[in-house]
Amino acid sequence: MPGPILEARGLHKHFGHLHVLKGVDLLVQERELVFVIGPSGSGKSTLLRCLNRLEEPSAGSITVDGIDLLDRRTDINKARQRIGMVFQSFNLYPHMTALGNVALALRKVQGRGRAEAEARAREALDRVHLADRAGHYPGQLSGGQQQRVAIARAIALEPRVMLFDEPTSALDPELVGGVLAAMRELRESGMTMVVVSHEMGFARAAADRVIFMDGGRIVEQGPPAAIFGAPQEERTRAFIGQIERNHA
Ligand SMILES: Nc1ncnc2c1ncn2[C@@H]1O[C@H](COP(=O)(O)OP(=O)(O)OP(=O)(O)O)[C@@H](O)[C@H]1O
Repeated sequence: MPGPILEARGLHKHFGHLHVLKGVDLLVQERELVFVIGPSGSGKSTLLRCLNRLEEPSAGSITVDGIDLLDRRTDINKARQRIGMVFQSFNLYPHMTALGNVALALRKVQGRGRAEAEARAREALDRVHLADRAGHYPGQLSGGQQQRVAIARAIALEPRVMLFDEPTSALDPELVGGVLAAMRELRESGMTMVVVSHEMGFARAAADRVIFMDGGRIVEQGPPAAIFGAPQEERTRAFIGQIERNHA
């Protein structure tokens, strides 16, 4: 049985007087896909951002692949290479091709030479089925394709875990499927993933575990069938009920 690849314990985050994370424990096993749901403002994004130290947790511990992320002696830039992140906005350089964007990450972050960076970038683009778009600029790609380039940029660095923060929220509905398919394939290739998203269909179909957060705490967690089909906590029931009414 593979062990936890990511282990966060007792995470708290304050923004001034605002107490956003109130003691979150999250263990993610290797190859697991954990899907985080919860109302707006419940702390989902903040949790993800703490997990790769885009935000500094106020208290708690985080280890990724055995590395203590909060230890002052840890080289955070090196540690971050083990954690890929995909955001709602794709953040591609508009003046660089898809290949250039992915290769740049390999050159800057990993110090690879141009030829090797480009070869690896091509492989990563191929994994999201964009090998034939390598020479296109972001402006020549759809939003869904741009997001897949962003995914390629992250996986090219060979992370041990990938964090997705609402990866399809900025996309037109017809483009969502392609990005979710790329995520699904990534999951099938054995990637460990933590996903914050409103795509409940994806959660039902692809998640190993669904976590419901409210008010900065994990209220309930379990397999998708249990969380969506038979939630135990009143707050989870109310949230799931609301989503279902919205989609009715
Ligand atoms: N940098 C920041 N400075 C101050 N407050 C912040 C900051 N980032 C987040 N917050 C606050 O923390 C709370 C939780 O925000 P967060 O984005 O984590 O929630 P969320 O569950 O991801 O919500 P949503 O689904 O709307 O994205 C909110 O009240 C938000 O305003």
